[in-house]
Amino acid sequence: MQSLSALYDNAALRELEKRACAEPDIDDTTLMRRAGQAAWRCLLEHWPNARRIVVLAGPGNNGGDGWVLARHARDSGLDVCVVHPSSMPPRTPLAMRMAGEYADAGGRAEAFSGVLPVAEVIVDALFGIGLDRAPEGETASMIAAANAASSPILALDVPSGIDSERGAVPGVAIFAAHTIQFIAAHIGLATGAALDHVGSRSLSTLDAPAACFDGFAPKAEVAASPRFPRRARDSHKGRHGHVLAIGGEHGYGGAILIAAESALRGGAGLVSVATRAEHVAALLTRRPEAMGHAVEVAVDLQPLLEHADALALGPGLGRGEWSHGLFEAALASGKPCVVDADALNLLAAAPRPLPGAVLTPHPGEAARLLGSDTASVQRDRYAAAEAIAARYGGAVVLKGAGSVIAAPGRTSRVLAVGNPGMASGGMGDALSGVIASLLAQGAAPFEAASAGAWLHGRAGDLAARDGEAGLLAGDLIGHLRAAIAECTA
Ligand SMILES: NC(=O)C1=CN([C@@H]2O[C@H](COP(=O)(O)OP(=O)(O)OC[C@H]3O[C@@H](n4cnc5c(N)ncnc54)[C@H](O)[C@@H]3O)[C@@H](O)[C@H]2O)[C@@H](O)CC1
Ligand SMILES: [K+]
Repeated sequence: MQSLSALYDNAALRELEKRACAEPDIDDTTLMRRAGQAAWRCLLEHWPNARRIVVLAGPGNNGGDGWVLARHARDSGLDVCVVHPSSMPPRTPLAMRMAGEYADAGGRAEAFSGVLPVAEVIVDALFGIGLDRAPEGETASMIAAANAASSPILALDVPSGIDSERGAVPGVAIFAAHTIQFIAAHIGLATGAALDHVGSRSLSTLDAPAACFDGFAPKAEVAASPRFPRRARDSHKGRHGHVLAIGGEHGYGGAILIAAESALRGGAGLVSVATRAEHVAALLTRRPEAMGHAVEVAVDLQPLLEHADALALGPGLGRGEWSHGLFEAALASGKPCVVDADALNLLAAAPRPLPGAVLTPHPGEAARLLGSDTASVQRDRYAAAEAIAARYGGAVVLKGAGSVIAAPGRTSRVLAVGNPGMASGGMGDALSGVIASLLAQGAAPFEAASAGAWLHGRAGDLAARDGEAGLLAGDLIGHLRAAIAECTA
């Protein structure tokens, strides 16, 4: 059974459509009729009292779906107007046929004249998976007019203007209240800039037979909540792993304190911190459960490394001589390791394969790891995360709205938890801590990355019940225990 969690790219969607059409009793007309009808039902479900609707119909088959919906709405007695770009009448045979049927039934349609008729709901059927460039001219004006109207927008398949494969918004795009996707969920609607445009989401499979999906692995999956076993009654701290957090250059003590506290709340049995001497007292005052060690030269790190099960390397580490020495000593230990913040910048400057590591870049750090730029990373977040995983060999969490988790040979995952309140200093340090905690408890890098990122997002959502703006990393850490408890059998 298809769900919103299995995400497909456009080539897969077109192949799935072809396979469905090869089945007896299904052809492309049937599928389009089903799409338009499913969209009509969706509109009724969300806006049962709407009397006037406007359908924006583009030149391709996305427009075709819109013409079918318009026909249903009209047959049900609603006041319907289809608006199409004056320079782009229906172009595909299917869209032309559906527009013809609507006209034959006496439906009202007009070319866009600069303003949209008043409506309680606007249906967006301008562009779907066939969008191949940023909308401009008349279609850009139609999108702007729809967004400026106070009515909610129902997007068919994809909010027009969204790159349905990558999550990027190359120009102007529809802000939908709801998006109904057809056949299977689109990979590009789950991450990045697209998230502000899709609204709530649903999926209609158009009754494509399950056999069509045979041998078709999704391109990515929405990360599921992790499952943790209940702790044994005779458990002791030695069984739950020892994290060593390394960082906190002069003037940057807060980051490493946050990472250490998060590692403790992530369930690690023991947490040690290797940092500059001046931060040790602050750490012990705030979190006496952690063990603080003043490390002024890299050689002092060796005994601490020997006792650690996993490392959180990078929060507040800096990029100077001290930082460099600790970075090299930590990686040379070969311990499972979260590489974050300044450690990512040091890694970008001296790349090497790190198969046992979890890299947690934000888009700017990802760009440095790839020798590219932030805009290119954000244009295709899946490709960027997968390229980092391929280059460095470990698991990767590319942070940002819809964090992407990738590793060589694994189907990428994308987070559906988390919120914009988490855009504040220290959140990344908290993520490092919780992932390191799971590594220390024995999770493999990809599972630690996925489960840790999920717990971090879920704890952020629990904390955001009191509001998003002003949400601090410390607030999130305070909810990690509850998030873990929810996932414990
Ligand atoms: N693939 C499927 O499984 C199904 C697809 N259906 C619908 O068909 C859609 C795909 O149809 P199409 O392939 O015809 O593609 P679209 O209808 O998404 O758009 C393609 C048309 O728009 C033009 N175009 C693209 N970007 C433009 C831009 N920025 N400015 C101006 N013109 C632009 C293209 O040249 C082409 O003429 C889906 O999104 C869905 O709504 C459904 O009817 C049924 C099942
Ligand atoms: K659309």
